[in-house]
Parts: sequence; C-alpha cells; structure tokens
Amino acid sequence: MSQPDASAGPASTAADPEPTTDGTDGAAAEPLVVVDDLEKHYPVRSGVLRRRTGAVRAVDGVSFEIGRGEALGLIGESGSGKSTLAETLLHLTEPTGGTVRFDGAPVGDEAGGFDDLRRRTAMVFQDPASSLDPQLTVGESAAEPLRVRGVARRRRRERVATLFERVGLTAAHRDRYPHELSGGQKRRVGIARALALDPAFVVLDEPTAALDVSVQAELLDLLAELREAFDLSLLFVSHDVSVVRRACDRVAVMYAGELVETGATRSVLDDPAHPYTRALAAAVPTPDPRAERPRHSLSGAMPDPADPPDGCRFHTRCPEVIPPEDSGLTSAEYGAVIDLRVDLAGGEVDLDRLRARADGDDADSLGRALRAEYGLPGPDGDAGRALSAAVDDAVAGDDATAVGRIREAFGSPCVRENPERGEGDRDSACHLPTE
Ligand SMILES: Nc1ncnc2c1ncn2[C@@H]1O[C@H](COP(=O)(O)OP(=O)(O)OP(=O)(O)O)[C@@H](O)[C@H]1O
Repeated sequence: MSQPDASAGPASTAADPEPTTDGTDGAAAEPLVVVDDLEKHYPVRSGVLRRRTGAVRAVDGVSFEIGRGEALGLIGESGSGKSTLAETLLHLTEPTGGTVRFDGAPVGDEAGGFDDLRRRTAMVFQDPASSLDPQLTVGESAAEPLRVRGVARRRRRERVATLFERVGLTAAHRDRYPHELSGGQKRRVGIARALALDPAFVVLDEPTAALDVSVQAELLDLLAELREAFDLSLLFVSHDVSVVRRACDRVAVMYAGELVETGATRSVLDDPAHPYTRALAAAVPTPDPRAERPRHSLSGAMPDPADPPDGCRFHTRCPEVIPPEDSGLTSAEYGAVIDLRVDLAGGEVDLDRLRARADGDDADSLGRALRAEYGLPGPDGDAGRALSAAVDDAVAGDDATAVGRIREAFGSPCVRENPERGEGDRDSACHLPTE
C-alpha cells in the first residue's frame, strides 16, 4: 500500500467535526480514555415472576487508561468479558457502575461527552459477516455513519471512495455486496466504516480472527499505518496473544470480569507477573515441534461469572496457587483439593459414577475411588484429618459439610482475598510474592 497521506484521511470530508479539546493543556495532559471501576452486570432472572435472583458479572470493576495514539491489547479467554468491556466502554451498552472519561470529559451525563464519544469513537465488530447488511452494497454500509449524520449522498459516495482506497480497496468495491468480498476485504470495509467520522479512538474486536496468516499480517500492517497517519488510539480485543504482541504498545489481561495484569506488551508477555498471563503467553504455539509442552498450561474452565469464586478468581485453576501454610502441600496437590471443593460446591461429584469405578460398595472403597479420581494428597495432622472427614462426608452425600470442612482446614490468601491490582504502569493482581 502507498504511504499514509493524512490529507486523504477522514478529517477532510467528515461531517463538519467540531474542534476538539486536543491541544488544550488540561485535556492533553489526560490520557484519551480513562476507565475507572467500570462494571457491567447482567441480571439473572428466574421463576414464573422472572424475579432478579443474581447477576452475571461480565465486567466487574475494571480500571485502565489508553493514551493518545496508543494501542492497547485486551486479552483473555473466551467469556472473560472482553467484548462486554469494549461495548460498555463505548457506552454501546449501558454500564451498571463506574465511569469513562473521554478526551477529558466524563461520558454518559447529558451535559456532554456522549455525542463527542459517539462521533469520535468507533467499533469494528468481530464478525464482519453479521455486521455488514447483506441487502446493502458494502459502500452503503460503510457510508451508514455519514448518512446518520446527514451527509448528502454524493458526498457520502466520494467519502467512501477515499476511505476504501485508504484501506486498500478500490472505489469500484463500493458497489459490491458482502458475499462478493473475501474475509480480509470485509474487514477492510469494517475499518473504512469505522474511520468515516474521523474518530480518535477505534475498538477492534478480534480484528484478524478466522483469517489466513498472510491476510492477518496485511491487516495488522494496515492498522499500524492508519494509526500512525491519523494518530488513532486503538483497543485491540483479542484472544490471540501473537496479534497483540505485534500490534500493541501495552496489554491488559482479563479474567472472569477483572483485569489481572497490565503493562508494556513486551514486559507483560515476555516476563508475566500473573500466573494467568503466564499460562496465556505459554499457550502460544512455538514453531519448534521439539519444544517442551508449557509448564503453565491452563486446565479447567472459566468460572461462572454469575458465581465467581471467593478470593482470587483464578485460584480454582491456578497452577501456582499458594498452599496453606505448614500444610506441606505443593501447589498441584492443593489444586486437587480445590478441584474437589469446587465440584462438591457445584454438585458435580457423582456418586453413581464413583460406584462404577470403586472396588466395593462400602464407604471406604468409595472414599479411595474419590481420592484416586482427584489425585488427593494425604497431608499429616489437622489438614489430613479434615480432608479424610470431608471425603467421608462426600461419599455419604453431604456435600455442604464437606465443602465447609475443606474451606476451614485449607485456607490460603488465594482463597480468602481477591488481590488488588496495584497502580502504575506494570501491575498484576496476585498474592504470590514478587521479587
Ligand atoms: N447480554 C448478556 N446477558 C447475560 N450474560 C451475558 C450477556 N452478554 C455476555 N454475557 C456473559 O458475560 C460473560 C462475558 O462475555 P463476553 O462476550 O464479554 O466475553 P469475551 O471475553 O468477549 O468472550 P468471546 O471472546 O467469546 O467473545 C460471558 O459469561 C457471557 O455469557
């Protein structure tokens, strides 16, 4: 593609953008986006009367900043809350708590900030197939933000031609329908549409998902060029660590509705401080087939965001969970006890299944089968006695008592307290001591 030419950019034909606060001392000193304690809880309703009985804590007290011209990557497994965070941040869905400041002004109050946010931010949605209307030409779809703002038809066409060329398409692509374009071309249309109103901040939800590696690389090059040319701030939402490594200055790591680590991309991904980040970074496939399997691999599933675990939300899967003091347990052995507790609490210890595996039908045989299934340790002293009693309770079907015993006898900071992410440039929320 040709070199960036800012004069061909969105500003030249946008719908009369008002002067921004860029350049004024106060606003310029503040990062473009400041998110403080943002929260999005979805109500859980049940019963005939559909009463509210709980909440899905999709985003649960998240704070971060994005500087002017900066690219921040948001990574985490599926279901960690990345898309909800992105949508809530742009007020496409209403937050249930917390604040967003955009370019020095609070967003969401009628006094201001809202229209500015709408006009100066844009989102490129995850799935271009569903975000482009199959009934409209892609040129019409890309022109939609301009139409909504009252820009005349002829000006819209010209503008879209400029934008299409800017993103590596041609003016002739305007009259095609989505099904006539490749996956990569559809992404480019989405990017062109996002640029239509000359935004300062663009959120890209999984911008390269389901594309060939070479098409991914071209798209990332394009985004880097556009960022530079238009001084864009970008938020890359991705579960693909290698995309974020390539495209972002900083990275924020999300787990079960919370940010667990933030910092400069290289520093976070090459030397993660949080065990979850270590697991995500280790999961990136290495080109060397002889390389050892990562030691920090993730097992188990993300907790239910309607019922997140007490303490550190990652403790139920953490390969480095801190064992109770003086228990003599390793993290892995403690992890086995936690697995049992989680399954008992969720009613997932199936005694019939255990019976099928046990070498007898008596309580001792069932207890041995349960210990074998979970790989339970046999600690000495009080912890050992408590675990044996819990196993007896479990095989007798008294899951609640078993859970209570384990909780009492196997305490650790990881199960007691949710660690706070500190302040500053490089932070992680973990109870493990840092060197
Ligand atoms: N409208 C909704 N109502 C109830 N729960 C929701 C709603 N939208 C999302 N959730 C839940 O919120 C949690 C976070 O979902 P979200 O889509 O934000 O995660 P994600 O990290 O973006 O995942 P993915 O990468 O799969 O898109 C999930 O448990 C999801 O089921």
